[in-house]
Amino acid sequence: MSTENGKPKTENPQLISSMKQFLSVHDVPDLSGLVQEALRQKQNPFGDEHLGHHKTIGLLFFNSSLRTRLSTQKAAENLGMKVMVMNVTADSWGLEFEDGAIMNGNKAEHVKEAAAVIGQYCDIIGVRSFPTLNDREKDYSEEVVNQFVKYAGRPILSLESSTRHPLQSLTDLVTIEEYKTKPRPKVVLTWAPHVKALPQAVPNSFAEWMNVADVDFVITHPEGYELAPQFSGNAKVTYNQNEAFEGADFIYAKNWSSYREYGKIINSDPAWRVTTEKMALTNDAKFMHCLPVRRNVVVDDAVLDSPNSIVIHEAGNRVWAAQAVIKQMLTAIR
Ligand SMILES: NCCC[C@H](NC(=O)CCC(=O)O)C(=O)O
Ligand SMILES: NC(=O)OP(=O)(O)O
Repeated sequence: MSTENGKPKTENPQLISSMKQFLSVHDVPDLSGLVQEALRQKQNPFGDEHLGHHKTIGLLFFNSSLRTRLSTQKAAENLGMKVMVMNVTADSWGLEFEDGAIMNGNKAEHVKEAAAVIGQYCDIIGVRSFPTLNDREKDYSEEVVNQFVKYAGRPILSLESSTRHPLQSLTDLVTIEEYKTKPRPKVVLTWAPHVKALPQAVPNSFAEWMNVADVDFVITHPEGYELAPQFSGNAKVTYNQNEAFEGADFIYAKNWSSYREYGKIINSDPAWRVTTEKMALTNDAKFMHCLPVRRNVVVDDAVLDSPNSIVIHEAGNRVWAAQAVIKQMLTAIR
């Protein structure tokens, strides 16, 4: 834990570091301090209501959302902010992101103007933008979010970008903190089958956060589903799902498409589904998933409906994670 004036930052809420943006774990100056802040917000949801007085957050969605949209709005309102939500793809003009584009197609407005204008109305801007899953270089350059950073002139909050979902990962860490029964629990990220090609953002981000948290972290997936090395880092990786499940305290299931054969489904073996039999190999593990989840494709009803499933509690924690992050962003612009 980092210190300020020789004291742990978590001892005094006033000493929690502010954040100018929240795009990844690298923006967090004090990880355990942020987790404790989320737990404090949960205990006292309206204690910082004054912080957001006369401040506006804009939440921009280029893709669908249930949890992120509602929990981030609630979090901002708990902090006294005004909230503007826009489903950009459906409700605004088609946006051009390419520099120097001759805009004679169907895109009516360049992000240079759109982001700058939104910056005139908002003090903090949240952006959700999924990857193309066609162009790896473009997706991993985080073109959309980075152009908002460049042109909005306001702090940017990731609501899930092409390669990361940091509000989800913070929530997951807070949830593990609440449920762990030992100082260093075994946390397993397991790939599971799916009918659609999905982004790597959730597993990338989860790995990035678990690699810096105090947990014994293991990733299991079929061959060819290796995450980008900058995200898997030093995590233990195994192709043997049963071996990974042995002694696990938390099972975090998620499908993702291949990074190597970019955006492709290269395995749909139902044997990777999370079942009661596999959960029996664990140390009575809690089952986690970011949601939405495809029942009986990713995980069996029997697991999702069991007392060991904490997915609803996990989704509830999205509010407190967002509240901790927005609080620290507000602190930075006061
Ligand atoms: N925000 C949480 C996950 C969002 C997205 N899931 C999805 O698109 C599921 C769609 C489906 O099941 O049809 C993902 O995996 O990144
Ligand atoms: N977990 C999550 O981000 O859910 P939504 O996609 O519904 O926001």
